[in-house]
Amino acid sequence: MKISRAFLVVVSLGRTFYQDSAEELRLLTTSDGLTPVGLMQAKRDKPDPATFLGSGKIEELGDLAREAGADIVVFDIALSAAQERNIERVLNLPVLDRTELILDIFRQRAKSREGRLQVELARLEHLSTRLVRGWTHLERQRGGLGKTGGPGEKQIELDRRMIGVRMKQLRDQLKRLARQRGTQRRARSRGDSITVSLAGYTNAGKSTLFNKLTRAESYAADQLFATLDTTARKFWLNDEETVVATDTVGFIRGLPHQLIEAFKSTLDETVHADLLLHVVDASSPVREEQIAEVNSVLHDIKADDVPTILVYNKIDMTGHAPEIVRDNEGRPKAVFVSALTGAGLDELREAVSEFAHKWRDDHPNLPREPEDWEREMANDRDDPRLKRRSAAEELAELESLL
Ligand SMILES: Nc1nc2c(ncn2[C@@H]2O[C@H](COP(=O)(O)OP(=O)(O)OP(=O)(O)O)[C@@H](O)[C@H]2O)c(=O)[nH]1
Ligand SMILES: [Mg+2]
Repeated sequence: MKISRAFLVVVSLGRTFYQDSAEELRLLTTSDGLTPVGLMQAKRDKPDPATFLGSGKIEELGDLAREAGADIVVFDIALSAAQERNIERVLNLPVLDRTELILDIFRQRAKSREGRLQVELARLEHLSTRLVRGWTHLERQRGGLGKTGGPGEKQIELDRRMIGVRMKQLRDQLKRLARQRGTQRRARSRGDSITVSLAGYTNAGKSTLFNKLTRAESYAADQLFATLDTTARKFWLNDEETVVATDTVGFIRGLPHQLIEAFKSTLDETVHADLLLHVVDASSPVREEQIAEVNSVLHDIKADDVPTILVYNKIDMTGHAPEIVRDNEGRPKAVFVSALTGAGLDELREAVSEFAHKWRDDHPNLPREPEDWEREMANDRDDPRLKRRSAAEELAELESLL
C-alpha cells in the first residue's frame, strides 16, 4: 500500500505561543512527500501516558482521519514507543511522530556519504529505543513513504546487539570523515580569508542567500531541510577581498537530539567559523521564537560565542528598507536584506568586510596557503560511493550482521 495522504495532529501542551505549528507541520509533511488531507488541533495540560491524547480525542481523531481518507496520521510531537503503538491500535492507521517525520525527511535529503551515515546513525539510535516493534515500523516507513518500495510487511526481529554493532561501525566511519573535515578546515583557516557560516531556522533562505553571494548552485526550495550537506564557496566582498562561506543544514524547533548528535561533524562547520550569519525569515510571524530556537541549538553545539550578525531576510515581503544596524560600539549586529531581489546584499558585504578587517587586525601575519581544500570538497561531492542504497540492500547488510 502506498502511503501518501496524511492527517495532521497539532497538540499544544500547556503552551500556546507557537502559533504557526500547523503551518510548519504542513510544510514538514509535504517536505516528506506526503499530502496533508486534514488537521486536528488539541490542547492538553499533561500527556496521557498511554495514548498522549485522551481516549475521546483519539476516537474523534480516528473518525476525522477516516473521513478525510487518510492512510497515515502525523503527530507534531514526540511520542513514546508505547503511545505510538497504542494510538496505531485504536486508529488502525500507521502513526508518524515529529521525530520520525524529521528523520524521514533527512533520510530522503541526505546525498553525501557523510550525510547518509549521519542519518543512518540517527535512525538506528531512534530505532534502538523502539526495538519492541522490530522492523515492521521501519519497513512501513521505507516501503510506504520512501520512493524505493521496500519489502513491506516483512517481519525481522533485530536485537539490540546487532544495531549496536552497526552503530559502532557508523561512528567509526564518521570519526574518520570528521578528521578529514578538520584537515580541510585547518587548510582553509591558514588562508587569509575568514570563514563565514550561514546558520538559521529551516526555510529562512540560507541557500538562496548563499547562491546570491557566491553564485553557487546550492539547492534552495520551499521545503524544510532542503539542504543537508555542507557546501563551501568563496564569495567576493569587494574587488580585493574574499571570504569562504558555508551553507549548512537548517535548525528547527525540537530538532531530534539523535540528529544533533549524529550531525555533529556537519554542525562543527558552524562552531569553527570566524563569523556566523544567522539568517532569519523576517516575514515570519514567529521569527522571534525561531531566533530563540536557533540560539538554543547554537548553545547546545557550543557555538554561542562565535561572533554573529543577524541577517533579516525576505524584506521584499515586509517592506523594511535595506539597512545595517550597529551596536553601541559601531559594530554591525544586524542587516536587512532580500536574497530574492538582492536588496541589502551590498550592505551585507560591507558588514562582513568590516568584520573581516577587524578580524585581520586581531590576527596579523597569517600565511597564505593554496586552497586545495576546495578541490577536495568537490571530489567528495562527486564520490561514486555516494550512490543511494535501496531499503533491500540496507536490510541485507543488517541481516548479514546477524
Ligand atoms: N520572498 C522571499 N522569499 C525568499 C527569500 N529568500 C528565500 N526565499 C524563499 O524561501 C524558501 C526557502 O529558501 P532556502 O534558501 O531553501 O532556505 P534555507 O534556509 O536554505 O532552507 P533549508 O535548507 O531547508 O534549511 C524558498 O522558497 C525561497 O525561494 C527572500 O528574500 N524573499
Ligand atoms: Mg538550504
